[in-house]
Amino acid sequence: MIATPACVRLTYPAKDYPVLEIDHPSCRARVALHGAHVMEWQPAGHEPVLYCSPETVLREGKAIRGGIPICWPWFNAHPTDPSKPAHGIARNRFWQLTDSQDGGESVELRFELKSADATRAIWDQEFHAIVEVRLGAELHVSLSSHNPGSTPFCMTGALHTYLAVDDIANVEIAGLDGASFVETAGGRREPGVQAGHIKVEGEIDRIYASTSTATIRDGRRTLQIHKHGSASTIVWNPGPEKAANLGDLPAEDFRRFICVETANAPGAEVTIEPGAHHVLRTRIAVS
Ligand SMILES: O=P(O)(O)OC[C@H]1O[C@@H](O)[C@H](O)[C@@H](O)[C@@H]1O
Repeated sequence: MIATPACVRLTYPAKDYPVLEIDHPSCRARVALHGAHVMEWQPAGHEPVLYCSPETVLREGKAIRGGIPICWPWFNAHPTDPSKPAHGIARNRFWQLTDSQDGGESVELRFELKSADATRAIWDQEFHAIVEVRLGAELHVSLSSHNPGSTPFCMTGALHTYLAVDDIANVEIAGLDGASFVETAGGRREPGVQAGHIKVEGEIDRIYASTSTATIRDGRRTLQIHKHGSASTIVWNPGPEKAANLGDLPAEDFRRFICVETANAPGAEVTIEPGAHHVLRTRIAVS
């Protein structure tokens, strides 16, 4: 492990499971090396912005329930092989911490994951993925996907952001008015066009075609999700029945979060030519 500044402390909340705890004037946060996963982020003067389940399992191979899972190189089910892990290979393995800086106004972390025999067994591509996280008054997360191989690869993915809300019943999401979507909750595939704000009434699992900023209000604060390199926005909440079956989420906690994901979903695949790369980035601001 590389040396870290004084504001970044290495902890082990579970055996062989390192998590960085950040205690900085601008924010407090927790970031796991497993999945290069921002678990918690609380800018100074605010309540925690991300939801992380108190029942999440911290174990190699199991995705953390909450924070910002990096879903890559495919979003949700694998396009042709349902036996492959949902949401790809990035969130289920340890990444390497390759840089860590106290930038004064924020803390910067860099994680890398490269193709190896274990990844080729699931996804037979050469790749070099880099996650850069900047934690301060705002949160920036970027995923750069590089192709060091000799054949192009095609990918989807998401920065699957679990936003903490006071009560899902009071949530309104703005910024997607007029965007077309496909509602996929309960295995459906219903197309629609958003009219006005989104209100969440039960399970919702929509893929919006959108490059716009989304604004989330819950009556106590406003969160903005700005994005770059992303043609899809996913809006997901499991609702009461699915939440009760998830196993790593308290049954009532579906009320405590809404996922608004900076994504490129199926239908908005990105092809990376040899030697090229793509950047997917989100910036979260609170007011
Ligand atoms: O339980 P998982 O694998 O973390 O996935 C959670 C959800 O993630 C969302 O991004 C998908 O749109 C949902 O379909 C999926 O159920």
